[in-house]
Amino acid sequence: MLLAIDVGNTRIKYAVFERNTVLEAAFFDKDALVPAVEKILKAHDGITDIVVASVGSLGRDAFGFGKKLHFVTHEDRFPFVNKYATPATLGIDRMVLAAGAVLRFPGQNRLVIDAGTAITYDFVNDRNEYLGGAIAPGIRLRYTALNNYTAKLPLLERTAPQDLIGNSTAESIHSGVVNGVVCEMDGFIDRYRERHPNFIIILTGGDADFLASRLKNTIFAHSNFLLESLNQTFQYQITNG
Ligand SMILES: Nc1ncnc2c1ncn2[C@@H]1O[C@H](COP(=O)(O)OP(=O)(O)O)[C@@H](O)[C@H]1O
Ligand SMILES: CC(C)(COP(=O)(O)O)[C@@H](O)C(=O)NCCC(=O)O
Ligand SMILES: [K+]
Repeated sequence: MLLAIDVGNTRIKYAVFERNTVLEAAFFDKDALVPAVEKILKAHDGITDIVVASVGSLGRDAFGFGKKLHFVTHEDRFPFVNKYATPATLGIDRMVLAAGAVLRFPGQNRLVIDAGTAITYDFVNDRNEYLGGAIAPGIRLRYTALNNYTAKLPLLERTAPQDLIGNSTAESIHSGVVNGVVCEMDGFIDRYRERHPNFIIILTGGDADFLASRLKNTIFAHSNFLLESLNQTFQYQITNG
């Protein structure tokens, strides 16, 4: 039994796996790491291994819980050829997402979009070459930036805009942030399709469920895709050493 932990820049997400079955999945804040993991280990005493993908500030030494620890690093084996020009700076989360896309959807072009703190786009072609993608501000980051860098704009929470044309300050912000992300995402997908006519799209991250129904393009929405990919990558590393 495996505890998979995804440390992002906003939240820590986890899932307990028995092979490919999710026994439990949730999220917690970074400062709640120790009590949260201890509670999970108490609830599932069959957990033998902990696998961690971390882009946040937490390093390997934050995960000493007396279980076998697999802290994913750039030195691990991945099921793709990394064509990134700066492989050592590529986010571990993006590498795990690309690995999951290869293992879960073999033999085709894949675009993974992770709508979290940042919105990341990762493209792996049908020859399992990781080409890279894009990094854009996430939804919450856009609301925060508008409030932080202007004199008068309020800090608002993620809300569905009532209309394309915002008829108030709040509605203008909601339309600018939410419709902006939706148009950007659909625009990116249309541009990728000009270059690669056939590819599948996997949308994940904390804002995936909110965004999925707003996109005109057909996508696979998997809110826990990074955790599932962590589990698949862990199994891949065990079998391929
Ligand atoms: N309870 C919540 N706490 C924080 N962010 C949330 C919450 N519910 C939804 N979100 C959205 O999820 C995003 C964070 O998603 P997540 O994938 O967890 O980020 P990361 O992996 O970068 O930590 C935020 O942009 C926010 O809009
Ligand atoms: C872009 C990211 C901050 C996304 O992290 P997240 O939104 O999941 O918190 C992370 O993938 C990262 O730190 N990347 C390093 C730079 C790169 O991927 O090229
Ligand atoms: K992300």
